[in-house]
Amino acid sequence: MKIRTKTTLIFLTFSLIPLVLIGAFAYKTGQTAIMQSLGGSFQQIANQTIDKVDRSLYDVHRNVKTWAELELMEEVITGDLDGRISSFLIRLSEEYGSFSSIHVLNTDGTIIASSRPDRIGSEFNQENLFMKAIRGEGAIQDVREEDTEKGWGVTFAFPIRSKSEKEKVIGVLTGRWKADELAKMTQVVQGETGSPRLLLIRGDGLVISAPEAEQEILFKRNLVEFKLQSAASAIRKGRGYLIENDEEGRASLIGYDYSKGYRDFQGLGWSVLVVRDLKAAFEPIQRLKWAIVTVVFGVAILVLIVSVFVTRTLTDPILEISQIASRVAQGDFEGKAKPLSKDEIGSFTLTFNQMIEDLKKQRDQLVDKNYVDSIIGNMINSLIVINTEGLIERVNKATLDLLGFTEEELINRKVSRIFPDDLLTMAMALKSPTEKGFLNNIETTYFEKSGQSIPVFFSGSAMKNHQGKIEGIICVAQDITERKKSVERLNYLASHDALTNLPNRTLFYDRLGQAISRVAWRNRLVAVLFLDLDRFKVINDTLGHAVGDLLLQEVSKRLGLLLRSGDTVARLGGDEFVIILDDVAKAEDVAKVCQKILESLSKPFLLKEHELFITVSIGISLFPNDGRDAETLLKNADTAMYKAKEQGRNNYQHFSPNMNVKALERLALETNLRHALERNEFLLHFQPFVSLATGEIVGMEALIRWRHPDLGMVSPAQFIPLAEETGLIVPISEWVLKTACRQNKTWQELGLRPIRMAVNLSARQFYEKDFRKGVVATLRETGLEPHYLELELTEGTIMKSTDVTITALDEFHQLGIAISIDDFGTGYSSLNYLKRFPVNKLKIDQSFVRDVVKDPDDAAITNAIVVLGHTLQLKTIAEGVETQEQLDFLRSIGCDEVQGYLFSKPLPAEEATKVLAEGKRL
Ligand SMILES: Nc1nc2c(ncn2[C@@H]2O[C@@H]3COP(=O)(O)O[C@H]4[C@@H](O)[C@H](n5cnc6c(=O)[nH]c(N)nc65)O[C@@H]4COP(=O)(O)O[C@H]3[C@H]2O)c(=O)[nH]1
Repeated sequence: MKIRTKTTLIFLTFSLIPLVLIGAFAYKTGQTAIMQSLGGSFQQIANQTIDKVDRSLYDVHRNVKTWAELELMEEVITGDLDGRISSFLIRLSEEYGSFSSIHVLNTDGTIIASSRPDRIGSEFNQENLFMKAIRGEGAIQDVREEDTEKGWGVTFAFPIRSKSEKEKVIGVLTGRWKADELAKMTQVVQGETGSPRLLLIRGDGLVISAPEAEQEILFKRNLVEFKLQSAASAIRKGRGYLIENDEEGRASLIGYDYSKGYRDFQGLGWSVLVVRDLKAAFEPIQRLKWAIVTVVFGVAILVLIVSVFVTRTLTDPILEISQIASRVAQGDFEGKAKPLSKDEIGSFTLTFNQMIEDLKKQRDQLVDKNYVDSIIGNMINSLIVINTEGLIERVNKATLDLLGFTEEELINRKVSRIFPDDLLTMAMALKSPTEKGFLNNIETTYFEKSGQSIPVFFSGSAMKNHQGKIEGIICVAQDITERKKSVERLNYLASHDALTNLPNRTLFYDRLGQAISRVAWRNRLVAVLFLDLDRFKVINDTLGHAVGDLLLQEVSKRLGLLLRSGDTVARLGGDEFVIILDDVAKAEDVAKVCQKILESLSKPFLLKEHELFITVSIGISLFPNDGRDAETLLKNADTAMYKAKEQGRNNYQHFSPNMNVKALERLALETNLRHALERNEFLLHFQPFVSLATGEIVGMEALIRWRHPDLGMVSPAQFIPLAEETGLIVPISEWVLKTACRQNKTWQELGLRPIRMAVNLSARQFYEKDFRKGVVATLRETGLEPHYLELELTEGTIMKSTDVTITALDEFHQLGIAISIDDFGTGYSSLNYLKRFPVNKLKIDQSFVRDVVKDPDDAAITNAIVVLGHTLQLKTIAEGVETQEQLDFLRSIGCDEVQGYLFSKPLPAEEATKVLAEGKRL
């Protein structure tokens, strides 16, 4: 239960209980007082009333007695007043009014005179009364009904005595007093007591007088019948008052008194009851009750208001403090209680606020400590705290991981286990107030447990307490082993070739510069050898880059083994290597090295499952003769290498100044080639090829020609490699394809017998993204049907990327375009692929055809290609057929087609047209 409710209840209880008790006591006392007062007053009314009745009855009794003692009554008896007495009695009864009859009886009991003449002569029927009176006593008959006397009444009887005969009873006088008179006597005395009912009760309990409203009960009902049992028995004992429930269950207050008589009148034993409905009687006390209830209720409300106010004043701060306390329990330290008063609660509030403030500070410190602990614990860097004596006070996990110690092995030990001497000196110097107090990112080393040193970046800082006194040194170290390795690796990569691990161009220049400076004043030579692998491109294209890379690595190894330690082998990129021969005495020495290189590299290379043979072309330049700086020496060695290539490869050439002229020519050629297309300097020649079965021309091969205004006719053998190198081959080839297709269509439109047009494709063109689309578009544009087009690809191109090749060839095949493999036999065809490729023709390279008659090897190869072609259901064509012998041989081995000067050289378009029109045959 809340304090507020509890306090309110206590207030209410302790203020209301006495109040209710006092109220109840007051009510009870009031009730008793009222009852006593009312009861007393009722009893008094009863007393007064019964006195009144007694006096009245006494008066009647005295009157009747007086009348009996009148002298004239003797005369009545004697008969002297016979006629007049009755009228006297009538007058009496009328005068007093309250008598229903007055009789004079003789000693026999016969009525001799009466106020009621009708009764004269009749017997008096109240014998007991008569007998008493005749015996000389005054007698009273209690109220009763007498038929002869017309209703209810009280009868008095007194003896009539003779005056002369010594009081001898000579008759009786009776007077009957009417019961109606009783009602007059029981009229209520109105007053403070309200209007109680007055009941006059005969000694046996019969009601003989009652209020007017209750007349019907008169002489009929008994107290017992009213269930006024208590009253019935009480009246026999005397006077008093009591409370009783009547027949209808109503409680009544009853005051009562009994008849005691008056003077010589003995009374009839009647009682008077003063009856009042208790509710009505207690009406004042009811008012008192409501007054008390109202007061109690009012006081209760007042107490409630006061108690609520008081408890609120007391409990509100407590409630607020309790709410803030529960928030504090949940970790919220932001609330503060308002001090509402300057009493004890106010000072308690202030103390409570102070307490929260303190708790918050402690919590924050705890959080900070945990935070710091968790940071230190999770730090990647090593953290060591040492005291001013150089003993280790604290280490984090990163330190233990880095150095391999356990915490126990370090705590309270000297930091010199970890720090080298110079670092220890520097670290301990931090505690000196004259120093700046920190060290930042110093590259140094730590010792690990095994004694091995680890490179680190070290930062140290003096640790001060609140008073600013230095208590220790915080040492943070970052392991830079990996970083150092990376830097070394980067430096290495910056100066080396990643594939072969040989020095790269940068390091080459560096070394060459050093070599030059070493020999500059000693009359010695430095040689630069520029090596280019012959036909490396073919190997790379044919067997893939992986094999190409392996070859380059193997070449590097072999070159490394050949050279002295002071010499340098570097790779400039691709298949280009350079060698610096340091400190050479004479040019011949260089030639010897070159010879060794040629020999070494001519030995077969076993790479994966391939056995490869390569040759190399070497260009040589010498310091100081061929250049005095690294760039010139390299350039000239390069030029000399080109010369070696021109010389048929697999040889070495010394640089000579006129070589530079050639190099310049090559550069000029490239520039011209770039403009050739737009200047319309290209044209096509067409060389027919014929079927050996029919002797008819079955197709023409389109061969490009470049007619340069100054250089004249430039051979494709000269500019096609250059065009491939520069990428110009793509637009040039597009032009060739379009021109060739258009020419073939023109021949068809001229009505010549349709033949196929063979077009050479370069590898680069074949792998162009939109090449296939381009071919289809060209056919559509020129209107040539696809089966009149034949594409010639070299063996290397086809084998280069077999997946791409199969897809492309399939597409061409489906379109109906024929595919022939050019220069077949010079490359590395895989029979497996050959079987899967949709190829139509193998073109036997002219190098085999040339000596086919003389050289049995060439004859065997040519024969093998024809057999292979037929096995794979491919056509075979021999190119470069110049002699009848060659032709005969080819026919003998079943070659399908031939092409060569024997039948026709490549012809300009008009001549080719003529040849076709003439229907030239073999
Ligand atoms: N000694 C001798 N030679 C003969 C004989 N019959 C033909 N030739 C020559 O042999 C070469 C055959 O062409 P290739 O092997 O495809 O070799 C071609 C081909 O690879 C390339 N080429 C020519 N035109 C094109 C072209 O339009 N596109 C591409 N990509 N390459 C072309 O240039 C190479 C050289 O072409 P050309 O100088 O026209 O030289 C042609 C041709 O004139 C003969 O009986 N004896």
